[in-house]
Amino acid sequence: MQTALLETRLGSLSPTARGKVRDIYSLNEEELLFVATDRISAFDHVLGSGIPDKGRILTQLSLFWFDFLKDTVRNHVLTADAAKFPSTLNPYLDQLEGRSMVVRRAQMFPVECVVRAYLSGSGWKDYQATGAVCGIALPAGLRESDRLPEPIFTPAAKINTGGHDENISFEDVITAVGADNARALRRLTLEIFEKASKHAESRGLILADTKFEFGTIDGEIILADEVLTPDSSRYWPADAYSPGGPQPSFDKQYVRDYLESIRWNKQAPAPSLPDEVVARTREKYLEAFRLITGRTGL
Ligand SMILES: CCOC(=O)Cn1cc(-c2ncnc(N)c2C#N)cn1
Repeated sequence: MQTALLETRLGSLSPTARGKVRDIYSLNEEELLFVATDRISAFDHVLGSGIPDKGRILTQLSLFWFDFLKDTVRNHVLTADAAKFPSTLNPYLDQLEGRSMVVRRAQMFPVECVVRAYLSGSGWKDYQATGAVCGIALPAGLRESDRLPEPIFTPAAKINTGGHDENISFEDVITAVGADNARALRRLTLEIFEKASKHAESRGLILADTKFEFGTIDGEIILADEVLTPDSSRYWPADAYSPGGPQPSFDKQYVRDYLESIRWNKQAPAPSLPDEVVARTREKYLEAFRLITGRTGL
């Protein structure tokens, strides 16, 4: 079993932002280094084992989608070619190759731009409690994982503590970023989702929901962060779709089943995973990459 890269060690460079599975380093005034590790989180906990190549696979998926969407929205990527990285990173290219990109520093909007075409996760919880999601009333009688009449923009406030983001209303987005930006973020989010979900559907995948992060560079709204990866999206195998309950996660179902099989107490330290679960999960990430991009190799 290959070894998973759980964190990068870049000498004197220390991360300016560390997410559950990704780290951001400040290179200079204009540029950031965006690194995807092989860490995997489940039930909001980073697990004791990594998935070899996960970071590389998800980085290549984001790059595929940035290119797929380039006629719809500009993005923050400067280069993902390690040969073009600043020479100060030369000693670390073995850790960075294929799993990192140099991006333009943007003024990020403090809004997680979530879009949902199916009722799942926090959307399902909010619907059960109020009959609405982010203030958007939905038809009565919907079941968990039901397809919605149309995709809805269901933003969330960024909670930096790494906990659950809090669903907010469109009015809250207007308060946070102004009416023009709020409308632009909603329009872009829905437009990008429409194109991406059609592509996913053509590849046998349901894109149930996803989260985008936008910023501005020189006053223009750009798409940033990771894009349409299994970490930022719910992908379901279309041929197994069965509304009325939770759907199998395309990539994390083996992990979830294992954690449930050992009755993991979520207050306890996150367990490591058996080699078999790691290997099968790695295969699922590779399968998602092959299906979405149509490419066989990374
Ligand atoms: C460690 C994980 O970081 C995040 O999840 C979200 N995040 C994005 C930025 C950012 N900040 C300026 N410019 C950018 N281009 C980006 C991007 N992407 C900061 N945190």
